[in-house]
Amino acid sequence: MTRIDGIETLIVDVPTIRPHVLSMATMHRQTIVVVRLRCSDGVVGIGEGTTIGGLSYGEECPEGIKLAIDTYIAPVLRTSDPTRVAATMAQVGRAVVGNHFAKAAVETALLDAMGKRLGLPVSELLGGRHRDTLPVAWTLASGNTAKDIDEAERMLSSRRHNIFKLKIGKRPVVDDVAHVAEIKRALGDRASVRVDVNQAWDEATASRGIAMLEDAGVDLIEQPVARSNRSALARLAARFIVPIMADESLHGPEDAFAIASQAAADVFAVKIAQSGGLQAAARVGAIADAAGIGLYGGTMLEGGIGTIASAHLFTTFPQLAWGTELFGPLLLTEEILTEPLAYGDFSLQIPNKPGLGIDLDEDRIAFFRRDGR
Ligand SMILES: O=C(O)C[C@H]1C=CC(=O)O1
Ligand SMILES: [Mn+2]
Repeated sequence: MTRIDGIETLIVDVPTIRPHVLSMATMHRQTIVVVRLRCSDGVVGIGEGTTIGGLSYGEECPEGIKLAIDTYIAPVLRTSDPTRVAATMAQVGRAVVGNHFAKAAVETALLDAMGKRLGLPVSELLGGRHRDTLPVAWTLASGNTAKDIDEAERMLSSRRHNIFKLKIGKRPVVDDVAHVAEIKRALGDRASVRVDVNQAWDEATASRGIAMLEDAGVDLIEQPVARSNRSALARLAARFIVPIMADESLHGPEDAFAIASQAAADVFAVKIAQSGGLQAAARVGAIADAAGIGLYGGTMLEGGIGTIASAHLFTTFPQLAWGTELFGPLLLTEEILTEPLAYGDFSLQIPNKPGLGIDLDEDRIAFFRRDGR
């Protein structure tokens, strides 16, 4: 039987190109947990566990992801057969409750290894791709309207992005709406403008805010109210024409089914980590399809590993009406891959090589790893 001989996790801190202002946190760096699995057949798989703003976005943080893998998942992996990815993840699931980000990082490494072993891209292990490129949105979140417009103009003229997501919810609703409306006015029909409230509003504020954002020409409203308030999401989705997208409300197939049953969203932001892994995220996509809910490829602002893993999955979605936001590596000052991901023409190119199709720059990793080894 093939075994996993080496399980390594390391925390890497990389600065962001500018402050990234969200309703719950302002990021100055991103912290990536890199997972490396060495198998007895000589194959090495890599994965990534990354979240936003320590513990301010969700229940998992980088230090906790590392601890969950080192202390609780690694012993399970040491008894498992890495050539049986689904069975191995089921074994992990029986031993560890929750901890979706840690599980997604490990499953990514298993799939990378399996793809390399079989000579197939991860997208093919997940059912096969429908496309080789994905549209990629950019998030304007400098905290300043003029700077955001400048940034959007640069993205448009370099043909890197023409879909923009604006982070709001931190300031009074009228100020946020004025900020969004000014950006939409400046960009006009040249770009799609969307907002992410990151749960910051109560239902009454959301009703007021969304009505004004609809008038301003916003195309999509992401997670306007608290994650647990599915009934409010459902009422907002019924009330407004502008589509409502679920993000933080969506932590895997069970949430997807509940939201679809309640008609609580028009669009799902699918995230591999929040879903509990690539296979779980694929099931979220399938539920959306069955329910006639649109799909959007979400991000936790992962580095190159998590970003390309997400991309492999998103290429397998038959419909991806709202594109993706897989720009994570572009928000970082440093490249941790030997070859950067290929962005251009408003999209991301997905490698056709075995596994994830990427390699880590070991010198950069050694330089940025937190323990300085
Ligand atoms: O969607 C989120 O809530 C998280 C994230 C995705 C893009 C971005 O700027 O932040
Ligand atoms: Mn979001």
